Amino acid sequence: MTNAEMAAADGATIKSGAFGGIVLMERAGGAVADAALARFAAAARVHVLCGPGNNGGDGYVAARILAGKGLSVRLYALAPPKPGTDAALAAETWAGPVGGLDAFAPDPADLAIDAVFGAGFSGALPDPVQSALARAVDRRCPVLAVDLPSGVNGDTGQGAGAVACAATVTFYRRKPGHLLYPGRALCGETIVAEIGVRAARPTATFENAPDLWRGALPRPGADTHKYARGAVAVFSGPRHGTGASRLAALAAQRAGAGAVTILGHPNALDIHAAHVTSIMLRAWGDDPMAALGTLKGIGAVVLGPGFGDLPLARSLAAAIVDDKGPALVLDADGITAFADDASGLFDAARVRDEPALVLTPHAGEFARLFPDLAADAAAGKLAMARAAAERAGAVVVLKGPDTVIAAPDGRAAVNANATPALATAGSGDVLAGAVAGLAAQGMPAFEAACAAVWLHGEAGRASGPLAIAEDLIAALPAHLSKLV
Ligand SMILES: NC(=O)C1=CN([C@@H]2O[C@H](COP(=O)(O)OP(=O)(O)OC[C@H]3O[C@@H](n4cnc5c(N)ncnc54)[C@H](OP(=O)(O)O)[C@@H]3O)[C@@H](O)[C@H]2O)[C@@H](O)CC1
Ligand SMILES: [K+]
Repeated sequence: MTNAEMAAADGATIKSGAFGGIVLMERAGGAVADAALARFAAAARVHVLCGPGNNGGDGYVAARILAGKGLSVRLYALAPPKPGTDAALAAETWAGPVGGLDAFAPDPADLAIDAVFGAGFSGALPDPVQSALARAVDRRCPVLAVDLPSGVNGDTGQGAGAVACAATVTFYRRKPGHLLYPGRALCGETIVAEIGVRAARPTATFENAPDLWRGALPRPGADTHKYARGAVAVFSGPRHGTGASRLAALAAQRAGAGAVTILGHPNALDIHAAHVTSIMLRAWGDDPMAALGTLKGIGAVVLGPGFGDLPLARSLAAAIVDDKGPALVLDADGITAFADDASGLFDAARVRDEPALVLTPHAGEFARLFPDLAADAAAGKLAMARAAAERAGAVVVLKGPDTVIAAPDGRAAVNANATPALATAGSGDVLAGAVAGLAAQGMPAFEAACAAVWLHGEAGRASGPLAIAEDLIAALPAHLSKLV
């Protein structure tokens, strides 16, 4: 849930009359105290740093509970809470002294609870807060953050001046900032406490996990045949650039596609022929689009990995999207081909009721295709991918350690299972092939992209830190078959 969605859910819960805001705050502060006791019970002293809002309110509650359990607790406030707020009520229950942030002098054996800013924070971290948090880091005092590490924006994960925490206790649902970098790294272990909030309405933002798309995974009936199980076409690069398309084709197979064909210039196909067996090869002559037309029942096309010829990529992509036929996964050179002007492609893609174009840019490719969106870094990765998806009429997979998958209808998922092992040559080609393999089997583009990104992450985990792209392909089926 975004900050605003969370505030609406809090508001709806309070309005429902079940209990007041102070009860939610007592539960939130109680969950923070529980986490402190579970992880840092041996702390010599607990320093609680409170801000003026409700995040600070949670801090006053946690301080009172921990002091009641016999811990040595000191409390420091940036500013007193505004009168009449739940935080002011919570502050009244704290009987001990309140120091200023400058009095905070932690030791390595202590624990600091950061209750300065949470969901209501935006902008830049004030200096006194930044220097107090930096002191905790300098003095090697672990920090337990309430809701978010102060300075981290809950919607974007951006957090200039925020410090890395040992753990973060958040409430009801994670926020995008818990999953998007640098926020994800700054949170440490994220603990989600159920405090009795009720959702106001369904949200459009998800953590990418099987629950989101498992129901849409292909489950072939007993009477199926190879073309009904998904036919994929992959455009090959030139003779000395065939590897990327081969990886994509193999990944499409391993994602379950029943019939995969590589299309290429005859001298490139000679190279492929020495490598692949169950993948079909189709030579193109003067007209690659005509060669595609001769293939039976193609459900998805991969264009771009190792492709090389940008003008040809441009005309092929435009023709495929215009054709209202198969889904098109546009990656690598297929994206770069549209760096100067993608408006025609997007206009054609938007005509479809269901998105059939999937773009899989990394940050650099994204900036080539959507320079204005990339320039507005403060908007954050989620907002960028959403705006791009809407503009392009495409599912946008904005790749990185926190890949965001966005659909033109506003849905977006943040992926959280990637490992550094995925940062290896050919990894993106595998992902593009897996998306196409699933889409060709009839999975809607958004679900296919989400599933492929997640499976790719699992494959990376299973293959260990030294994985190469071929390992990822080999690891795909085990994770996919567990879910169907
Ligand atoms: N709602 C509920 O029922 C529940 C909410 N819960 C808790 O409430 C938290 C959200 O509380 P919140 O909305 O009060 O926001 P919070 O993070 O305390 O910050 C607001 C304060 O920060 C200030 N401020 C902001 N930016 C600033 C800047 N750059 N530089 C300086 N100041 C800045 C801002 O000032 P203002 O903009 O008003 O001038 C305001 O004073 C949430 O994270 C969770 O912990 C739980 O108890 C469960 C029940
Ligand atoms: K905080």
